[in-house]
Amino acid sequence: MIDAYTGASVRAAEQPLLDAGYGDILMRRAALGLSRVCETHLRRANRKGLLSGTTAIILVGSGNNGGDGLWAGSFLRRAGVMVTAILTGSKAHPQGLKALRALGGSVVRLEGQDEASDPNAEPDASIAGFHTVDRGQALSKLTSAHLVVDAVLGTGASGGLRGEVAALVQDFNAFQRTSPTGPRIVACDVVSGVDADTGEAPEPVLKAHATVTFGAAKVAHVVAPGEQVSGQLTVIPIGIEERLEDPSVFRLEARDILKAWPRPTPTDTKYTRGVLGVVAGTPSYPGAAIMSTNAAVNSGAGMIRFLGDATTRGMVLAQSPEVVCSDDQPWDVHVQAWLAGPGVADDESQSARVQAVIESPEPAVLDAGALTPAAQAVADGRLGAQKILTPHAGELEQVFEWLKGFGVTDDAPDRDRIEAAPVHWAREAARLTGATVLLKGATTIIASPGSDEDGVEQVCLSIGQASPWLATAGSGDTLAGILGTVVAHVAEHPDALRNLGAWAREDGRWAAAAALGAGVHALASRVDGEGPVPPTVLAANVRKVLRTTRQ
Ligand SMILES: NC(=O)C1=CN([C@@H]2O[C@H](COP(=O)(O)OP(=O)(O)OC[C@H]3O[C@@H](n4cnc5c(N)ncnc54)[C@H](O)[C@@H]3O)[C@@H](O)[C@H]2O)[C@@H](O)CC1
Ligand SMILES: [K+]
Repeated sequence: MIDAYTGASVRAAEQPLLDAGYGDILMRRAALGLSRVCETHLRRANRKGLLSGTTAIILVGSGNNGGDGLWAGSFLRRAGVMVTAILTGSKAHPQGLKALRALGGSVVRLEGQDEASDPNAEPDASIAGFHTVDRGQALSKLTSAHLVVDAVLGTGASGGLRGEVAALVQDFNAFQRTSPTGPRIVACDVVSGVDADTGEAPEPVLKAHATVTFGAAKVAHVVAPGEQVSGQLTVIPIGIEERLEDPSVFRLEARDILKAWPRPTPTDTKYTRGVLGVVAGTPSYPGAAIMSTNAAVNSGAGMIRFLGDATTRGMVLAQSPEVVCSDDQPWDVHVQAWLAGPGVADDESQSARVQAVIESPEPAVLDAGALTPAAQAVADGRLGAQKILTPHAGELEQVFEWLKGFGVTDDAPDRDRIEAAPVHWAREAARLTGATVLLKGATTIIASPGSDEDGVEQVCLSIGQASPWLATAGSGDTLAGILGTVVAHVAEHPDALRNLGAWAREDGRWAAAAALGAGVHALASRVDGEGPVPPTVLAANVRKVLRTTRQ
């Protein structure tokens, strides 16, 4: 599990050490870790694996992130690397600058540099004497280097890259598109311009092969879109780790997911494992019912009860004879949890069942056709953490529109805004609806509602590494079936996931269950390597993921 923090939490952990005068030591520890990762990349760039003869450019901003870069440059110099720092702000970290120069590193200033918003800012006296390079010259330094260290902005950034350095990055990215064999890019702490707390990545950014961060992962490293530009993450301990409190986002990794996935014990029966009720599909869209029930069967549900019309029931049974099918109403059957909504559209009887599930006290995964009625139900009160909404960004836009219509919020973001800051909007949607929200995307974000009134903290989780081949019709129905299975189990065994952490009890257990479901879905997408995973294959892969992995 990766615990990811906001910049403010990391700063709070650092503060006592800074107050005690250990700032320089922290920075040098950070820079040493950064230089070690850079060395690994540089050795790969040299056929003989040597560092001498390799070249590194450090893009340096005016704050401590630039200081880390300068110190790392000095360590690389000591190891024989030819290092040039390009200063992009109107000042530079004095000790870092001194250290790099003392070891023979070159330093130049980017012409037209603009400190923050002032393009005419005069360079600080300490750097005014350095030779300047224009953007074209800087670009040719970057493109001919073996390695570029991005140390322009870190956790102290406000907004994205601006001015001349933004234009330089834009030019570099254009060059990369035509010549993909450019230098390795290593980001210092965070990719410059990416918001460490939300993962927002305003263009342009220098997409990194690797990011080296200090003390702890930041939220931007585990949520889209920041994660997608960060490359491989290394966390360097700098001595603040014991002081960190309250991670903002938990990233569950394969090991955590497989260890926590609930497994039956010898005394379990099909009922104690959790009975899942499914309201999905209609005569016009029967596929969703087939795929979601098939996924639940392959995820190991104790028992599945499917409610629907005769045609769809016949198809469900043909695919999965294990499923108990009827045309009952939700209030007539006893289940531990519901899955409602896949493939439900323009059908009165199935829509009525969906509505009954939303109004029932039982836990429920509310997907696709259940999302709009769920959003409408918020007008009558909060849904409850045991209701799990599973929108993608487009569906969440619709949910927000309903919430705005009911006066629950003034701000209804569109799809683009949601995709730019999914962790923010998933949290917001959970807070406003009172439900657990699983937002699908490049990384899947799961947020519990929390409650300021009752002093319940909001839990936020992230799941990554799903194959892009999952972007195919029916993959959401498969996810829904997996989610329903684990939610039914947790409904019967409230403490089943407690080993994940104290946060996985009470309301947080629904977020934990949803994260496990999304995690198994992601693992199933890659179990046989990278390639097409149609839903039937995906469902069968779930069984492989759960069966072949040792505890
Ligand atoms: N505080 C500490 O003890 C440690 C901090 N560390 C480093 O310090 C970094 C944070 O340093 P800072 O707080 O100095 O902040 P940054 O170095 O991230 O940036 C702050 C500077 O950039 C300017 N700036 C902000 N937004 C800008 C924008 N959009 N365009 C242009 N200029 C902009 C500000 O005016 C300020 O001069 C971390 O990311 C990490 O790399 C590490 O050395 C570890 C120890
Ligand atoms: K950076």
